[in-house]
This record gives sequence, C-alpha cells and structure tokens, in this order.
Amino acid sequence: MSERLIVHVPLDQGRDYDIVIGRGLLDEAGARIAALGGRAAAIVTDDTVAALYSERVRDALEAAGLRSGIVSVTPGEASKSYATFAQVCDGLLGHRIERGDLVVALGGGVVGDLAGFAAASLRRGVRFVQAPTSLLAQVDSSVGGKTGINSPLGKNLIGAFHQPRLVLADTGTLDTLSAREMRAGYAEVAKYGLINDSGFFDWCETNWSGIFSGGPERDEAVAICCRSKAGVVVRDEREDGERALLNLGHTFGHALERLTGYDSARLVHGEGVAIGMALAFRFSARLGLCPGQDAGRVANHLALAGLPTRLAQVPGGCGDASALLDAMAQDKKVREGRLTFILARGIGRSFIAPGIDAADVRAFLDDELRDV
Ligand SMILES: NC(=O)c1ccc[n+]([C@@H]2O[C@H](COP(=O)([O-])OP(=O)(O)OC[C@H]3O[C@@H](n4cnc5c(N)ncnc54)[C@H](O)[C@@H]3O)[C@@H](O)[C@H]2O)c1
Ligand SMILES: O=C(O)C(=O)C[C@@H](O)[C@H](O)[C@H](O)COP(=O)(O)O
Ligand SMILES: [Zn+2]
Repeated sequence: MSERLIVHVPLDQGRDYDIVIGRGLLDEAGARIAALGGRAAAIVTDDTVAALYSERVRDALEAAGLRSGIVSVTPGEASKSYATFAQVCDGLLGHRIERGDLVVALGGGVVGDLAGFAAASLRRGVRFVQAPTSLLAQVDSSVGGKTGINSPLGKNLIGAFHQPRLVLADTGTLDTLSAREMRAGYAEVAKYGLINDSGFFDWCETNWSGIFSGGPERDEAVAICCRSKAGVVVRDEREDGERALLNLGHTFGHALERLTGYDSARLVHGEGVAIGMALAFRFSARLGLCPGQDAGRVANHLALAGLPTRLAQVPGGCGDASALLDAMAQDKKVREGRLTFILARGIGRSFIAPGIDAADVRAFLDDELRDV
C-alpha cells in the first residue's frame, strides 16, 4: 500500500478510527476493509457514483475475500427521505448483511448520511465504512458519525449518531465531480477557517484554486479539515457544546434547503451553507459583534470561488422572513423555543450565540430580502 495521509479519530470504548486520504485509495479498499473483519460488505451508493466506481470497489472487496453487493439510490438530496431509507434497509437485508458484516457508503454526503443511518438501524446496528467521493463528504460529512434523513418539516431531523469504523477518502475521485459540486464542497472547507482558524482562511484565499484543480493543495485541505473536525468530535461527540460551531451557516442554510424542497437542481447543501455563512457574518456585523470588513471579506471570497452569498441568488426564491423563521424554528439547536446561531467576532472567531431575539432576525432578513 502506498504512503497515505492518515488522521486518527481517537474516540473511546474501542470506537477510534482512521481517516485515510490519498489518490487511488479505492483500489486498496478491499484489503483495508477486509482487515476490519466480517464476511460481507454491501456497498450503498447513488446511480451516478455507481456508474463510475462501484464495480471497482466491489471487485476489490471480492478479491479480498468479502462477499459483496450493491444498493444504489437516485442521486440528490431528495434521496435523504423515508422512502429511500426503506429502500436501502431492504436492499441491505436482501444482501443478507448480518450483524458482523459491513456497510460501505460510497458517494457524497447524501449516500453517507443515508447509508450510515441504515447501518445504525439495521439489526439494531451494523458497522460501516465511509468511502466519500465528493469534496464535501471528504472534508466534512464522512467524519463524526452524524447520520440521518430529512423530514418535510426540516433538515436531518431523523437520524442517529453512528461512527464509521474507517474513512477512505480517495481524492482522485474528485476529478469526476462536477464544478458545481466542487464549489459546494468548498463552502465547508472555508467553514473550517471561519470557525476557529484564520490562518487556514488566509491559506484558502491563496490556495483555493489548487483544491479545485487537483494539486497537492487538495489532499492538504482534506487533511486539515478532517483534523479540525476530528478534534471537535472527540471533545464533544454528541454536540452538547463546542460541536455546534460546525453548524456555522447551517441555521440559515438548512432553512433554505427545506424551503427549496430539497431540490438539488435549485440548491445543494454547500450552496445553502455558503449563503448561510455570509448571512451569519453580516448578521454578526449588524449586531456590532464583528467588523463589517470581515463580513465583506467572507462574502467576497465565497463569491470568487463561485458560490452564492445572498438570498436573492436562491433559484426560484426562498419565501419571506416569516417562512424562513418558521423553518428555522425546527433547527436542532433551538432551546426553549429560542434560536441559537453560530455568530462571529471576526474571521476564525466564531461562537455559539443562544437566545437570539427572533425580532432581530426578522428585521435582518427583511433587509437581506430587499438586498439593502
Ligand atoms: N453527516 C455530516 O456530518 C454532514 C456534514 C455535511 C453535510 N452533510 C450532508 O451531506 C449532504 C451533501 O453532500 P454532497 O454535497 O456530497 O452531496 P451529494 O451526496 O448529493 O453528492 C453531490 C452530487 O455529486 C455526485 N457525485 C458524488 N461523487 C462524485 C464523483 N466522484 N464524481 C461524479 N459525481 C459525483 C452525486 O451523485 C451527487 O449528484 C447533505 O445532505 C448534507 O446535509 C452531512
Ligand atoms: O458534524 C457536524 O456536527 C456538523 O454540523 C457538520 C455540518 O456540516 C453538517 O451539515 C451536519 O449534518 C449538520 O448537522 P445538523 O445536526 O445541524 O443536522
Ligand atoms: Zn454542512
């Protein structure tokens, strides 16, 4: 096996795992997954990723002595649904995945969240491996054990914490990712700088195009984000505190995803997060918490990378302030009916702000919707 970047996630009770990062890693998937034990490993994927990579992974698993099978779903956010969850669970049962066997999530964050939740539920819990193939999944969703599906009432409202046993991030797979999905994943990359690492945000401003083009910056960025996320997850696995910082931009972003009907043709998660982060910084500036200059720098950089930063950029619109507030009322960070936002005192200086006054948010949104 070649030299790889490895980020270890030192969780307790024997649940620690490695995130392995590098080009061509899918060819090593058989040996690396077989080393976890079990007799079978079923691949959960989507139709786009299946056409590109599933046979390669299945062959690698079978060559390593694991019985395999494939369950493939329709690509896109709409597949994080009750109906597709049932399809995946029944598909896995059809492949006779036993308690000692494995589920392999091969795809973007949609597949990872869905397959992870199916693994958490199947026979009350089987082990799973994340093989993320989108930038977003490699830098964020494959790590940390949040799994789940959407409800018509809100994003990720049904789910479980279930940590993977291994993450295999083959950064070569990003060569086939569309430019739009690359940009969407980049929003979560920039997020890690904005939360608590202004040096990384500076680095992103200089090096972002190398991530897109597949230079050495790509693997480096994946490793930096995974290291950052692993640290947070180990300190606060169940989001009793610090982990909420990873939600920067998501209170607004998740509301936008719900209001666009989880329709990936209109808005994908990373685009919602990009708008949400720009809003979180502008809202922080409006409250006098953060220099307006920093809010401007955030929006400028995201826009330079081709991401949306304003509500007016949501295709087909996103409703009015009341609709947005109604959607945000379902946010999992709501406490005693009051909104919690992740706000910022500057780039790399984000903090958890509970008890935010809905009237302040409404006035802010009204202005944003008028684009003033
Ligand atoms: N669990 C977490 O911690 C966490 C973190 C961030 C985001 N998420 C979730 O992740 C989801 C978004 O993930 P995503 O952005 O990866 O979306 P996605 O899974 O829909 O993938 C994006 C698109 O790219 C295609 N694709 C994936 N890999 C490809 C490849 N290598 N080549 C060609 N096409 C490829 C997919 O078929 C899909 O159409 C959202 O549901 C979001 O809520 C979860
Ligand atoms: O891992 C986390 O914690 C995150 O918040 C990462 C986010 O990027 C991700 O979108 C996550 O799924 C959002 O979590 P949720 O609890 O708000 O649904
Ligand atoms: Zn996210």
